[in-house]
Amino acid sequence: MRAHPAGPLHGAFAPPPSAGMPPADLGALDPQVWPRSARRVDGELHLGGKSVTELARTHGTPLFVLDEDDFRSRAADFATAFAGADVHYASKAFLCGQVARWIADDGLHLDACSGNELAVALAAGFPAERIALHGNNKSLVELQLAVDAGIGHVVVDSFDEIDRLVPLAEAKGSPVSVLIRTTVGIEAHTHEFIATAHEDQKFGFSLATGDALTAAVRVIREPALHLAGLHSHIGSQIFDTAGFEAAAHRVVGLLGQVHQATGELLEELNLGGGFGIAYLPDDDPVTPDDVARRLRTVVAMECAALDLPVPRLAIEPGRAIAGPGTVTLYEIGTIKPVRLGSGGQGAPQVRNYVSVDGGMSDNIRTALYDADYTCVLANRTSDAPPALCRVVGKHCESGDVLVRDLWLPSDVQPGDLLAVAATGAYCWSMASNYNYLLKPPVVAVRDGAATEIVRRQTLSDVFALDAVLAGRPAPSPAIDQPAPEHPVGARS
Ligand SMILES: Cc1ncc(COP(=O)(O)O)c(C=O)c1O
Ligand SMILES: N[C@@H](CCCC[NH3+])C(=O)O
Repeated sequence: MRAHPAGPLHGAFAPPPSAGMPPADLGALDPQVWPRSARRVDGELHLGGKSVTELARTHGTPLFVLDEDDFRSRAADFATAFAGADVHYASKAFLCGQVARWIADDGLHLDACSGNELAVALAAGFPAERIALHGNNKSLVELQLAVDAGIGHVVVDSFDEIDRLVPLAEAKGSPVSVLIRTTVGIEAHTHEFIATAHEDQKFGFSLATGDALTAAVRVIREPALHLAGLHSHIGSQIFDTAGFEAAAHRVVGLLGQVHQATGELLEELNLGGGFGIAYLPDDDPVTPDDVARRLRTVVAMECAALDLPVPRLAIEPGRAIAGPGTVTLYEIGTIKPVRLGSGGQGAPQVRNYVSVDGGMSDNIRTALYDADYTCVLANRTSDAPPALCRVVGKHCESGDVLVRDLWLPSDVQPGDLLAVAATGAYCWSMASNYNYLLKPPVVAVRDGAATEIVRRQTLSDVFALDAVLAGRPAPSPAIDQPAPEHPVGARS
C-alpha cells in the first residue's frame, strides 16, 4: 500500500476521557450496533451478502446501505411483542415508497407527521385506515388530505386544530376519528431537543393545566368528530422504561377523568415511540418484549384501579425499527494530522482529522444532539496500531463532525471506506443540500442482491428548482453523478 505523505497517523495524542481505550479489535462488528447481516469476509465488511467495495463502486459514496431483513425483522419483533395492539411505524425516522410497502405488507400501521409524509405513504399504496396523522401545526390542506383519504386517526394537538378540522369533517358527512395528544409532564432522560413530554414545549395538550381534559370533552361533544382515544409520546432515544410507565400511569388517569366527566369509555391508548437503540457497543436498549410486558402491566393495573376496561394499546417506534439496520458508507478524501501544541506535557498533541465525502448534510445528529456513532474501516482490516481520529465531513463548518473521537488503524488512507453504523433513523430524513451537496441514495441489500430504493439526488434535480438554472445541464456529468473518486486500488 502507498504510504500517506503525512506518514502513519499519530497515536501519541493524549486521548480525552470520552475516547476511552482503543478496542482490542478495531475492525470488530459488535452485533448490538451493526445490522443483523453485517460480516467481515476476507477482512471486508459485507452487508446483506454484498461487499461494501462493490456497493461503493456501483452506487458511489456517501451511500446509505439498508439491510432489508434487519429492518423488517425489527418491525416483526415489535408486532409479535405487541400482538393485539397496533404498532405504528413512525415514518419520520425514514420513509420512502419501498419502506411504506414493507410496513404495509408486514401488517403494521404508520404514523405520518406532515401532509407530505402522508402523501408519500398514500402514493405508495399504504392503506389509509392504518395511518395516523400527527403535527402541532397541521394546515387546512393537510387536514383536508387526511379527511379525504379516510385515514385511521388525526392526532389533534391544539384547540385551533379542532376548529380547523370540524368543518372538514362536517363536509365529509361521517365522523372523523381523533386522538388527543397529551403532555404528561415527564422529563424524559434524553437530549433536551428530543424530549417531548415536559410542560414547556410545543406538543400536545397539558394534563396538568386541564387542557387535555377540556380538549377531550370538546371533541366528544362535537358530532362531526369521534374521540377514539388518547396519545402520549415522551421523547426519543430513551433507554429507561420508567418514563414510559409513568406516562402510561398519567394518561390512564385522564381516561378515568374523561369517563367521569362524560361517561365515555375511550377505546384506544397510544403510548408513542422513543425506544432507544445502541449507537455504541455499551448502549443497552430495552427489547420490544420488555417494553410490551411493562406497558401492558402498568396499563392493566391502572385501569383496574380506576375500574376501567383496558383500552386497545398502540405504540409508535421509529428509530428502533429503522435505525440499526442501516450503515452509511463514506470514502476518505483527506487526512490531516493537526498539531495542537504540546500543552506543556512534552509529546506534541495531534488531532487526526479524517475527512469524508459527506458530512452534516447526510447526518446532522452529531452536530445537533452531540450524538455518538460507531465507525470502522470497512474495505479492509489492518494490524496497524490505533490512532485517535476525528471523522469530519466536507462542509464549510467547523462543527461538521460525524464521529468526534474514533480509534482507527494508523495506516488509513484516502480512498479507504469508512462505515458508520446505525444511521437508518433521522439521517437521510434530516438530510439537507448545504453547500449544494446532494442527498445520497439508499440501497437495500438482501441475500446478496442490492436494490437502489432511493436514487442519488443529482445536480440537475437541484437546478430544476432554480429560476436561472432550470433546464441547464450540470457543467460536467462527473459532478452530476458522483462515482468514487479514488482508484479502486487505493482501497485494497
Ligand atoms: C409522536 C411521535 N411518535 C413517535 C415518534 C418516534 O420516535 P422514535 O423514533 O424515537 O421511536 C416520535 C418522535 O420522537 C414522535 O414525535
Ligand atoms: N430527530 C431526532 C428524533 C426526533 C424524533 C421526532 N420527535 C433524532 O435524530 O434523534
